Amino acid sequence: MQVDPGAPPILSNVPGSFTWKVLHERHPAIIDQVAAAFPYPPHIRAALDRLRRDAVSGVVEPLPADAHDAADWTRWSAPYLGMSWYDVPFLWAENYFYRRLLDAIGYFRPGPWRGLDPFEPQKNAELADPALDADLAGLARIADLPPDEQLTAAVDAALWGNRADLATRLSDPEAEHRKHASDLVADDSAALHEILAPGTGGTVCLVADNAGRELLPDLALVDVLLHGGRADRVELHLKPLPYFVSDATGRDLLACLHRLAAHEASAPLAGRLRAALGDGRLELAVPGFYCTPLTYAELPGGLAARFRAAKLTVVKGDLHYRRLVGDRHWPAATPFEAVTEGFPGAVAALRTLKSEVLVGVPDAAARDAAGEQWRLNGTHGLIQVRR
Ligand SMILES: O=P(O)(O)OC[C@H]1O[C@](O)(CO)[C@@H](O)[C@@H]1O
Repeated sequence: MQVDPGAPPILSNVPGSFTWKVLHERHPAIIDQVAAAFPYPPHIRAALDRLRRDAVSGVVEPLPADAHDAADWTRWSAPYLGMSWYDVPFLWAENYFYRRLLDAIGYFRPGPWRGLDPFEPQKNAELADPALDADLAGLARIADLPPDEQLTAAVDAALWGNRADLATRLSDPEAEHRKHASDLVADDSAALHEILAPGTGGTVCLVADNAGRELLPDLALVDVLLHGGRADRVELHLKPLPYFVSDATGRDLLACLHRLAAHEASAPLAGRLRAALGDGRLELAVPGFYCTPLTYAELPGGLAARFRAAKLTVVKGDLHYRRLVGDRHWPAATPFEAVTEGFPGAVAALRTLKSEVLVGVPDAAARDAAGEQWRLNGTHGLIQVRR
């Protein structure tokens, strides 16, 4: 099938649409949550008020000229300056919002608020939830399964861990409790198992998405990869900045290790992961690319080389999927292989569906007959692989 290079980018300018609501309702709610969580001084509160106004009805403006990344954002903003946030690509507008938020709270400026994760209270609350103990015990049991079942169980946990991130829960509190569909809308797990067969070694890049409930199963997956010789080395890619509310940073990784270690059942898993970090079989990376408005078609050379050197890159979550396939109105039957052709090396996507973009699902129209929520509410997932 020929890929239509002209598939239009997803925008947010249809009032009432999903993307419009993210900009118009979710972003202001995120600002309110951040403002309520910290005793910020007047100048930060004023900056947050201004951002709330801009997020609802503003136009794209340059970042402050003294921002450390002003030159990059000047380049990325050039096509959109002066345009409504709703008329620029949705992917771009969201990234711009989170960058502006960090600016508003003084994340990069010298002073007492520098480097403070605005989403830390929610992340901490999620990890402190005693209900998580049952999940940890379940993750710990994966290592006791027969070897051929371990990968299936770990991939399943890592996939569905993506279902209810903290940003989604803000506007959809039910997302956490809704049962997920037992079928996947695309399932290339046979190819995944082949690439990750025991004893095949090599490097796997695991591009993580959210902290807490998602990163914990991702760590169980790392353990399965290393323990069964499915990989000699895993690079775990995290965000360099707090972004998209629950995106996992290095600090979140440490918090997850701590949580695993504190529970009797999962303490051995924490021990194995710490050992792997200590001897270099597990390496952490925080490429700046993950906090830009760019797609994987615009990968910087260094990161592309890392992916090329790996036998497989596993990309987690909805946002990475949008960066990977391009956040466009593709016909859903467009082959995954076609839109990921330019990716350097083999790539697998583990994603629950929380936004409109979708490829590699020829029966999407039939599913749409029952309404389109399945594309948005995290109940459906996919495993797609391109070798
Ligand atoms: O955490 P994930 O799986 O990347 O999902 C985040 C998703 O939430 C949104 O920000 C809003 O729904 C999407 O645009 C984004 O793709």
